[in-house]
Amino acid sequence: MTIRVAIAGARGRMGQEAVHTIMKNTEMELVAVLDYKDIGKTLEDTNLFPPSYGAPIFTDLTELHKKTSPDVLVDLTSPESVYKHTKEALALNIRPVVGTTGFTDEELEELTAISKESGLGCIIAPNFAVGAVLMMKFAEQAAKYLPDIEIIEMHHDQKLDAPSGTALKTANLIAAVRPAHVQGHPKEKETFPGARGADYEGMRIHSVRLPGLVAHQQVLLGGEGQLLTIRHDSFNRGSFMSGIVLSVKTVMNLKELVYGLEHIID
Ligand SMILES: NC(=O)C1=CN([C@@H]2O[C@H](COP(=O)(O)OP(=O)(O)OC[C@H]3O[C@@H](n4cnc5c(N)ncnc54)[C@H](O)[C@@H]3O)[C@@H](O)[C@H]2O)C=CC1
Ligand SMILES: O=C(O)C1=N[C@H](C(=O)O)C[C@H](O)C1
Repeated sequence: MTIRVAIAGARGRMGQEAVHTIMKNTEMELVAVLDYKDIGKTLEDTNLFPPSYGAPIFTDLTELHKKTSPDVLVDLTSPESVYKHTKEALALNIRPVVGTTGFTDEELEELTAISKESGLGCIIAPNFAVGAVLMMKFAEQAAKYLPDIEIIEMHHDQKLDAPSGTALKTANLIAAVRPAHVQGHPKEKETFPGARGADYEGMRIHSVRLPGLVAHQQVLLGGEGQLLTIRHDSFNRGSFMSGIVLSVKTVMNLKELVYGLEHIID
């Protein structure tokens, strides 16, 4: 069976790469896209894609669903709109595969409940790159032995959310195996606000934004006389595409929400 895919955010950095990936995949069909501009046109009219990219562009998901009936919605939009899109997709019986970051814990809980109640699969993956998933899992394992941890995430300067979804997911995985505790000197005082980064149960998260970067993270685990550094780099957005393809295929057989690619890769 061919999987009918729609992409939200198709004109963006990730969206464009995802459009090419789905177009090349013989088990999938790109039936429509959701974005802000060029509504009523097709992808080939945008001058961003080659002729023959005929998927129509919509701005409204209900309308998109009515006209093109996708099985899966891949969301690569913005922290501002992703919660609404995901909730709406579930209500329309479309399985969401979400790469967009910036969910609150409450939003994740609510979407998990909706997905379970409806029995409709959903994947929310803060990072689709297999190397990044391994970096997070290795950090989780190492945290049992070296529980004093700082996370440094580094991204391009157009990123809207901080800390990154990957850094939050990493902290979330580590927090499940590491008792919360204050790190550094108990009387430590910031003489300049923000110097020690964000505080996640005592772990510190630092966000770097610079032109030239794509997506990079290192997890520093310190112990007496030693430092373990676990680092992952995405040098281009091609690094995320195999994770998107795997998620689109997998979500078709899921009956509830899965948060993180670590639950679906072997
Ligand atoms: N999970 C993962 O592996 C990855 C996730 N991301 C995340 O994906 C998201 C997109 O990243 P980029 O492509 O760099 O952003 P971008 O800014 O280049 O692209 C976003 C696109 O979404 C569209 N858009 C925004 N709001 C919309 C709405 N309400 N309806 C329809 N279209 C809308 C914009 O017009 C634009 O075309 C970000 O949240 C980023 O953190 C990025 C890389 C990897
Ligand atoms: O905005 C990005 O670029 C990325 N966002 C995701 C995140 O917030 O972790 C994934 C990846 O790091 C790239």
